[in-house]
Order: sequence, then structure tokens, then C-alpha cells
Amino acid sequence: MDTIEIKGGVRLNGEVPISGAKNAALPILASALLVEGSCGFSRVPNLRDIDSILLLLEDLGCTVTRDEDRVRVDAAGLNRTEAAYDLVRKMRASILVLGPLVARLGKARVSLPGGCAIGARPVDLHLKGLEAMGARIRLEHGYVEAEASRLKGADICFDVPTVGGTENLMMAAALAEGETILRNAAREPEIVALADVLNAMGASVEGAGTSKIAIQGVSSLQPVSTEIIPDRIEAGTFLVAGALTGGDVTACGCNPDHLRAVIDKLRATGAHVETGPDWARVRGQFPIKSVDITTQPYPGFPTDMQAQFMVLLSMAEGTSVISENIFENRFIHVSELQRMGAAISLHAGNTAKIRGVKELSGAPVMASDLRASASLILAGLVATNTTVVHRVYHLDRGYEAMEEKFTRLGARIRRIR
Ligand SMILES: CC(=O)N[C@H]1[C@@H](OP(=O)(O)OP(=O)(O)OC[C@H]2O[C@@H](n3ccc(=O)[nH]c3=O)[C@H](O)[C@@H]2O)O[C@H](CO)[C@@H](O)[C@@H]1O
Ligand SMILES: C=C(OP(=O)(O)O)C(=O)O
Repeated sequence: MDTIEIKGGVRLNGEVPISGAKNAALPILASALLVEGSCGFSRVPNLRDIDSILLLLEDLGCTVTRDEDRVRVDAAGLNRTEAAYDLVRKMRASILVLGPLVARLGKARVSLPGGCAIGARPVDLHLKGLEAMGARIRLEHGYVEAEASRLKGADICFDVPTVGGTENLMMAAALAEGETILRNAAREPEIVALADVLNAMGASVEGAGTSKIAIQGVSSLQPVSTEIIPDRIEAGTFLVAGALTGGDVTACGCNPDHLRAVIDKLRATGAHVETGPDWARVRGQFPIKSVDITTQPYPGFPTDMQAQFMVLLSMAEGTSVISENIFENRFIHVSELQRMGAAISLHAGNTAKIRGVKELSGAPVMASDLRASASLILAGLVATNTTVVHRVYHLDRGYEAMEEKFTRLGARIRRIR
């Protein structure tokens, strides 16, 4: 199994190209199931999660071709309604095929994704929404079975804003009969990106990016060609790396509007951040200042940047508090960071207190999930001596060519195969 070795202590310098967003690409690729024809997607990142969704689409009968960052999905031959456990277990986002399959074929049988290292992650709100749209839902043998000859528009209010739930129901509603209203909807940029693609296919989705989305169902959708939006979490991760190492790093080809909460917190730690239409530049300043962070649904501070900021705050002057409000178990990286000398304590209410230390010391560490992996790489960049990150397959789910990108910025980092 691959590991990543980092020799810390280098100030990062230069420009880093930002890839297409995993979390936008996954639902958008699933939306191709709604169309009888060939859809083209560019700027698709080369990631394990993208491999997983494409395998799943192929297994369902789609024709998939891939040439570098361009992918075509033709769902004309869609003939299977079952997403099997073996494919779904590799990636929770596989549940995103549920809405499109029921909408297009009238039924679906999708393995329940189950929880993962960061929490239980139920999909009850996806299912309740489909039920409200007239689907008969059965849970059996670890699978959800959904059936509806044609889904009907409904007025649905989510108990909590769910990104995947909003996406699944937006796709289902696009081919339903009548109007669907989604209230307390997620407002992430990836929701807007999916709505834009659905509208380009001929759907009628209004209000994406606000908490109320209205979808008028249509009877069929047309093929599209579209580019995936930049990955705000990848960009945020590189900006933190620049600030942490006292470096000067420009994330190129990103959308700084999507990074407002992250940039605000970077500035609060003392880093200089400048932005242009499609770039953001950070210049790290010492001492790093402590700040408190509370993760929130967008436009609040993203849970997917929590672990990376924990490393930055571990090197700050003073004490910071991070409250994780989205997932119940997203502090697994803490024990590994403690092994590197970070002074972090966990408290009730999903809160971590981080007392800044002068240095971190390199160690062998184990990644437990995607963003935890990124945090360990960041810690390795400032630690003394060598850090070796194990289980980097988590990282490969969501960061394209991370070692190469860090190498371009001057880091001493390499993958050991
Ligand atoms: C592929 C993708 O886009 N993944 C992102 C997506 O995950 P994902 O779409 O899984 O996250 P959700 O927004 O659905 O989850 C938010 C919260 O709602 C809860 N919940 C969700 C659905 C449901 O049916 N019932 C329920 O209780 C979850 O357990 C969690 O506590 O949004 C998360 C929150 O920004 C990000 O961390 C993930 O990177
Ligand atoms: C939690 C994440 O992804 P997923 O929802 O695919 O597990 C993430 O991207 O940080």
C-alpha cells in the first residue's frame, strides 16, 4: 500500500492549479442518468471517487469514455436499476444515483451506503423526500428499493440542510410530474453547479443557492456539455499550506467567492490573502494568531476544511476552539496530530481546544478519512524531520496529484509505492 513521506520545514512558494471539484463532479456525473444521450464533462478530476462513480454508471448500462479530464457518459443504454453493495461501499456518494434512476426508470435498488469514519451519515432525508414524491420505499437486506411509475412534485422541508439529499431530490424532481419545492435546502456552490447543469439539460430549477429551490418537472432532458467548477476544498487546503509554512502560494483557477468563510478565517490568523476573479494568494505571517471556528452549512465555515485548520491553529500563538457541527465524529485526526506533538484536547459538544505549540515533530501516522489525510500531510510540511502518512488511499479519493502539486511549491514530499 502507498505511503507519503514528507520532510518538513520548507516555506511553500508558487502557483498551484486547482482541479475540478469532486463534490460537484459526483452529482453532475450522476445527473447524466437522466438523459437519453451522450453528455460531455470537462475538468473532471482524476480521483478514486470519480473512478467509483464511473464504474457504477457503466454497471448500470451507461457507456463511459474518459480522456484525461474529459468524460462522456451516454445513458441511452441504461438498463439496470441496481447499484450493488460492492460499488456503493467504496463511496457514499453512490446514493446519488437513487433519485435519477427512479425518475428515469421508475425503480431503483441501491445498497445503503452506511456510515463511515466521520459519522453515521444516514440517508433518511433522501428517502423521506422521495416518499413525499410518491415513491414506495422498502429497506431490505441492506438495500433501499424505490418504485414510482412517475414521481410527483411535492413540497418538502428538510429537517437539516443536506447536500446529497438536496442533490438527489433536485435530480428526481427534474423528471417528475409538476412542481417540487425543496425548503431548508443546502446552499453549497455544488448545488448551484448541479442546478446549472440540469437547466442546461432543459430542466427548470430556480432558487439554487438559496434555501428554497423550486423545480418544475419536464418529461425529458437533453444532452449537455459542461465544465466542472473548481474544487474549493482543494484550494482551501493549499491556501492553509501556504499560511502554515509562512510561504507565498497562489491557488490558480479557483473561485474565491466560494472560499469566503475560509479566507476570512485565514485573515483572522494573520495571513495576508489577496484574491482575483479566479485566483487567491496567501502570504503566511508569523506568529499565527489563534481563532475560534464553528463548522456550518455553506456559506458558513466548511466541515471539509476543519482538519486542515486544526493543523494551522496547532502552530498558532494562544488557544483556539473548533466546534464541529456537521458530523458527530470528525476529530479522528486529533490523536494522530497529538502523536506529532500537537496540544489538542477534546470536549463535550464536539469541541476541540487547540493550544498552539512551537513545533510539531515528524512521525509515522495513519490517515482515517479524506480530510484527516490532508491534515496529516499539512502537519508533515511543518514538522521537524520526516513524517510518513499511511493509508493514503483516503487522500486519493479526493485530491488530484497532491504530492506533485506540493512538489511544485517546493515541498519535499514523495509517494512510496
Ligand atoms: C460528495 C459530497 O458532496 N460530500 C459532501 C456532502 O456530504 P453529504 O451530502 O453526505 O452531507 P450532508 O449535507 O447530507 O450531511 C449533513 C448532515 O446531515 C445529516 N443527514 C444527511 C442526510 C440525511 O438523509 N440525514 C441526515 O441526518 C448528516 O448525517 C450530516 O450530519 O456534504 C458534506 C457537508 O458539507 C461534506 O462534508 C461532504 O464532503
Ligand atoms: C466527506 C467528504 O466526502 P464524502 O461525502 O464523499 O465522504 C469530503 O469530501 O470531505
